Formats: sequence, structure tokens, C-alpha cells
Amino acid sequence: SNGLPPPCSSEIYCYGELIDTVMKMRIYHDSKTFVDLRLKNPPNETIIAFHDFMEISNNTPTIDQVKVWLENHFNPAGSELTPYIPEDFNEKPTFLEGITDKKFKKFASDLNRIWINLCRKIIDEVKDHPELSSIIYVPGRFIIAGGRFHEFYYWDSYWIIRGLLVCEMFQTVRSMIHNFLTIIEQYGFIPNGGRIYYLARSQPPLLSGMMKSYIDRTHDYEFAISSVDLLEKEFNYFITKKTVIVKGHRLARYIDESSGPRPESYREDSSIGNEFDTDEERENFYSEIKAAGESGMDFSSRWFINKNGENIGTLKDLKTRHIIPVELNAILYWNARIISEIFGYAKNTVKQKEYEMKANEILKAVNEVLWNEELGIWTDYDLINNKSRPYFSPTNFAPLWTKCFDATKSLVIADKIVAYIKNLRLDDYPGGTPNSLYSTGEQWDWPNSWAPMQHMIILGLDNLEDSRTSSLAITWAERWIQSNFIAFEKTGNMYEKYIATELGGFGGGGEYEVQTGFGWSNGVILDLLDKYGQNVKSPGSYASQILIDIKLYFVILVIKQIV
Ligand SMILES: OC[C@H]1O[C@H](O[C@H]2O[C@H](CO)[C@@H](O)[C@H](O)[C@H]2O)[C@H](O)[C@@H](O)[C@@H]1O
Repeated sequence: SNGLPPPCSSEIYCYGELIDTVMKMRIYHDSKTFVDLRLKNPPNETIIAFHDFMEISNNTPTIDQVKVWLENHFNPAGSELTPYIPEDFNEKPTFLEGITDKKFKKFASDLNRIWINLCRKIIDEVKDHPELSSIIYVPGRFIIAGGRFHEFYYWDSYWIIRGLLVCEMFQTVRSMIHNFLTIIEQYGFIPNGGRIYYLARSQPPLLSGMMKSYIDRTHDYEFAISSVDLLEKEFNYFITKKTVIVKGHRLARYIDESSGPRPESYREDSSIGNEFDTDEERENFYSEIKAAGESGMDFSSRWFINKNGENIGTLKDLKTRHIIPVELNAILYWNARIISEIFGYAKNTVKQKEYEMKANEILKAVNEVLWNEELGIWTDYDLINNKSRPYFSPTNFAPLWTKCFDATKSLVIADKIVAYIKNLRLDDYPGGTPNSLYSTGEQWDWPNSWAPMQHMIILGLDNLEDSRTSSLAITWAERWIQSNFIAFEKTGNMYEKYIATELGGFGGGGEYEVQTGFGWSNGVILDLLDKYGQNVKSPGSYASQILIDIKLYFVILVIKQIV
């Protein structure tokens, strides 16, 4: 062990003989199923019952015997959640009127309706008996990610909230933000997702971004003012727990604080873990894989550092804790800016200035350590080899998205960004920007393309306020909407991830099957249609427009001849 506690203190859900046996015997196709089951009896009684069961079966029960035992002692996965029809659901939100393309208007209306399928509440019994389940109790309704992810996910919620706001579901958004605030109050930070097995790591800290999106739409400044202390608490958690000094600057990286495999992927992690010779190497691997979980990009060559200091390798080469990621620092900059803005509303000028200074410090650090002059964009930094990592990742654009750049240099930055896009031929992909240029079979690598990353790039390009990048932003928004639309028309589903090399194809790879639903994909489309609804057209409509134009031309010709 690395001297750290397991991911949570539950001997059912995070460590111990029961989880070890169930996972090793491959009782469930998806490891996550077991840790999402709900206990019928108190944990200690269940543990004793399991010891007895193992003893009676000479420690060699059959798979069927274990299955029966589990059925007798657990309720199904997800049974602590109940579907909920949000009171603020609106069949016809106003933004639909701004979408000129009829097919896209219908698409947006269909996606709006999906919020009802994805809305959940936690049943009251969980509040009285939290020990019977791995779910983290929150008082209000929320939107789940979708598919196998039937709880909230931290960073997913940012893009979900963007879509909810467009659909005028302001109370649902307030409830989701309030839930997160209660979690910060209790734990000091927001875990990766709404389960206790996620309690030793977070995800990219986007709660302040959610609050900013909410107040920009609703002007509910009172809510922001009353929450600012908790936003500050979360910011301090990241600064104190996740930062290191690089070239004289304080910068953050992803890091987990536990020992052992990820409970939700116990089997997968243990089987790779067993390939290491020593306990120390094994624990280091577990830490790196959980840190990658914190990044939200689980998994990607982005976190590989092999012996030559390159990103070529396998999960055994994960070195997440030794890489300074661009987006995490760009997001922390944004947090400091938003917190400063809210202190401004509260007329607390001392705090307002304090956070302005903190933001400026991060801005300086990001631009001095992560700006890659040769490539003309920001890139991650390798702490082992003390060098910049020159690899493409959509997150290289993150400082544009959070405005973590010197606006007086916009033109120079735009020149470089346009050249970078051209050099890497990023405009050539029909199905969105890929997540990396390397194919490893991991889900956050080539050729998969992900909704949050498209949103980050598109809004980032737009923030440069340059005609070239703004026009690219519209083109890429249209491409992304078209691709999701085609897949939706073909299959009736919205996907967790798509594929960059195909217009209308969905993604794959990684440790579980591609999921449908899907919160952040829906949120991104809705937000893009709200912004670009008057500029984008559905596939085929350009061809039909040309046909209409040709017909019109001949009609005019005929009329002219008659006249
Ligand atoms: O169960 C494996 C991993 O699943 C989650 O990650 C993926 O889904 C999340 C929900 O949509 C998303 O936030 C994340 O970016 C995806 O990679 C979970 O977050 C991981 O921690 C977990 O190990």
C-alpha cells in the first residue's frame, strides 16, 4: 500500500473480501454493476453473512452460488434513484424560434424532451440510511450522464447545465448547483461522480463555471453571493491539494488520494496491477489511473510518458500525476475570475481584488510555462523530463475558452492558432475534432471525438473575436450538429462520444461499451443551436437550396422571355 486509505471507508463498496471475490469471479459483465447495488441489510451484517457463506462453501463457491447470495443480499443497481419529472420542463422554450433550419428545430425540440428521461431524485430512505448504498445523498433533482452512469458526474454537469439553461429549466439548474454546494459543505470538494467510491478524486472544477452560466441567464446574484464562500472553498482545495511549483510558478495537476484499484473498475485495474513486480509499482499504477479518472479523460495517450519521454505506450505508462494539464489551470484561472466577480456583486472589494490577483498569477503561469511558442498554442508540461509535451489535444485550446490569455495579443494569437489548425489539418475531419492524433484503443484517443471538447474549442475560437477563427467556429459548430443529427436520425440515440473520421458515426474503445442518453452531448448541441441557430443548416439543405436556386433561375428566364 502507498500508506493512503482505500477510495472510501466502506468494506462493501471500496475494499475487502466481498468486492474482491465478486470482481475476480467476473459475476457481472460490467464491474460498475456490483458497486452500484443497494444493500438489503446493514453493511456489518452483510459482511458477517458473506464470511459465513464463504466458510460453508470452503472458500470456493460456484459462480451461480455467489449470484444467488448476491440476489439475497442486494437490491438492483440504481434502485436508490427515482425518475423525476422536472416542474420547470418547458415543451417550447423560446430559443427554438431562433433556429431557422426546420430539421434542426425539430432536433432541438427532441433533445429538450430527453431531459425528462435523464432527470432523477434520490429516494428519501437514502437520507436516513446512507450506509445501505454507494450513492452520495443530495437533496434536489439532477440530470444524470446517461447509460451506465445513473448518478451525477461533476464535469458532465457543466455541459448539461448549458443545455438546461437554453431550455429555460432554471430551477433544475439551481437544484443541481445547490446539490454540489451541499457536497462541498460536507466533503470540502466535489467528487468525480455521485458515489462514495469516487470520494478520493474530483474532476475538472467547473462549478464556478456553472454558477457563472446560471447568473448570466437568470441574474440571480443573491444565490451566487450566498454561495461564494463554498466556491472559494473548492478553489482552495485545488490550490492546496493539487499544485506544484514549476519554473517558479504554481500550477495544478490531477492527483488522487487513495490506495488500491478503482472500485468501479476493480477487475480491469487489478488485472493490469498484477503485471507489476512490486507493491510500490502496483500502487503507483493505481494512483496514476485514478488521477486520469480525475481528469475526466480516462483514458488517453495524453497521460502516457514512456522511458523516452514520449506519449507512445499503454496504460502501464500512465504518468498523469507528472503532467501539468492546460485545461485544469485555465479552468482554475476562470474560477478565480468568477469568484472575484461574485465578490464584486457582494461589494467585498478586498476579496474581489484578492481573487483578481490570484487570477492574474495563474494567467502568468499558464502563459509562461504552458504556451508553446514553436507550435503556437498551449501544451501540457512533463514534470519528469522537464519539457513541454508537443502533442495535440483539444484541451490545448482551453485558455481561449476560459479567456486565460492576454486579450491585447488576440491578433498574434489568432495568427498562430489558425496556422496550428492548418498544420495539423484539424479542419479536415468530418465528424468533429478528434481527441488526439494517436490510436491506442482508449476512448479518449483518436478517432473519438467528444462533445465537451468541441464546445471548448468552438467557444474558444469565438472568444478570439477574429473573423477567421469566428468563421471556423461556425463551420465546426455546424459540422458537429450535423454529425450528431445524422446519428440521431439513423439510430434514435444521442451518444456519449462520436467519431471524427465519419459524419454521423459514434465512438468506441475503452473499457465499456459506448453509452447512449446522453447528458453532455445533448447539452452541447442545445447550446450551439442557441448560439448559431440562425447560421447553421442541416445536411442536404445546401443541395436542396442549390436546386431551388437553379429552378428559380429558369423560372426567371422563362418569365423574361414571355415578357
Ligand atoms: O467507469 C469508468 C469510468 O467512467 C467514468 O468516466 C467516463 O464517464 C463519465 C461520465 O460521462 C465522464 O465524466 C468521463 O469523462 C468518462 O471518461 C468516470 O468518470 C470514471 O471515473 C470511471 O473510472
